[in-house]
Amino acid sequence: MQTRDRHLRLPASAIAPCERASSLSEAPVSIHLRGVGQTFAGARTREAFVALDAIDLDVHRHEFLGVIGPSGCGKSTLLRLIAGLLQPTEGRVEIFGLPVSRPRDDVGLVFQRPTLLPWLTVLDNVTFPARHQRGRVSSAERRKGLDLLEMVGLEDFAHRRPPQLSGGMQQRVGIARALFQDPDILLMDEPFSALDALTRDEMSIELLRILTARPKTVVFVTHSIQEALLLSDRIAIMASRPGRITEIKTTNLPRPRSLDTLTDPNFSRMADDIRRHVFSKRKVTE
Ligand SMILES: Nc1ncnc2c1ncn2[C@@H]1O[C@H](COP(=O)(O)OP(=O)(O)OP(=O)(O)O)[C@@H](O)[C@H]1O
Repeated sequence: MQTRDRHLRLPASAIAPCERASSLSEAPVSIHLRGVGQTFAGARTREAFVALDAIDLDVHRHEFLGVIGPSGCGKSTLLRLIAGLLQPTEGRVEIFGLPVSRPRDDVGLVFQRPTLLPWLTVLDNVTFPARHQRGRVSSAERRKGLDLLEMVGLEDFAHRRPPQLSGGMQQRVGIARALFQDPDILLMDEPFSALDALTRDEMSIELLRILTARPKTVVFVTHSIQEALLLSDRIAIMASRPGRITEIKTTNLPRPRSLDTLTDPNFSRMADDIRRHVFSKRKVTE
């Protein structure tokens, strides 16, 4: 409990019950994929490999969509397509109604490892997007960077360098950096998977708090059913060969969520249901 509270930076009043779940399907669509396919040319055999096939997906404004599925089913590829790091070989990917042809400033990315610059301070890493774009960081931007560090519980570490921080702390810096430009959309690719189990739970709760203060549309790739259920409004379940979405489940767990949510009887029911679904698809395809 103590460990968790250490990072509580939002007043209790900010953690109001979240009403978005009921109205999500009526919210405007932020991310829109239709008939999306991704085929890679094989490196050695030159044989084409269909990594993703016929993906249809709408993610609504301020929705938290978890993406889960076996290794190699195309979860990261899906995220890279939405991020504009990759162009689909079939179909279309749109953000706010516009085709995605390159990475956008209003889309933040968080990866498994935060790729911080080890020679810069924590604060300089968080404000790096400003320096990268304009070659300088204004005092207002430094203030904003410090506010974000406070939000993720790292205000006392602003002038340290990344190698002096634990893995969980570095990931917090990565999240603060992704939030620096206040993106509308946050794409997260197994952001907590390199962390130990306790830190991982702690980070999930922290992410929920951050999103309560600064709502975002989130696509969150994970291998953890527990993590997906704790965080998501809906969970897209994927299968491989070819990579595809086989089902999208709505998580009807009340918000605000906390570690107590893990003991909700509905939680274990839904976890079993998702596990069964993932497992049945694996048996068919392997
Ligand atoms: N640039 C590429 N060239 C060729 N094949 C690729 C490329 N990128 C991904 N792949 C292949 O596409 C498939 C899907 O990869 P992807 O990384 O998206 O899966 P994933 O579901 O994220 O896997 P994991 O859970 O293990 O991270 C894999 O078989 C991978 O080898």
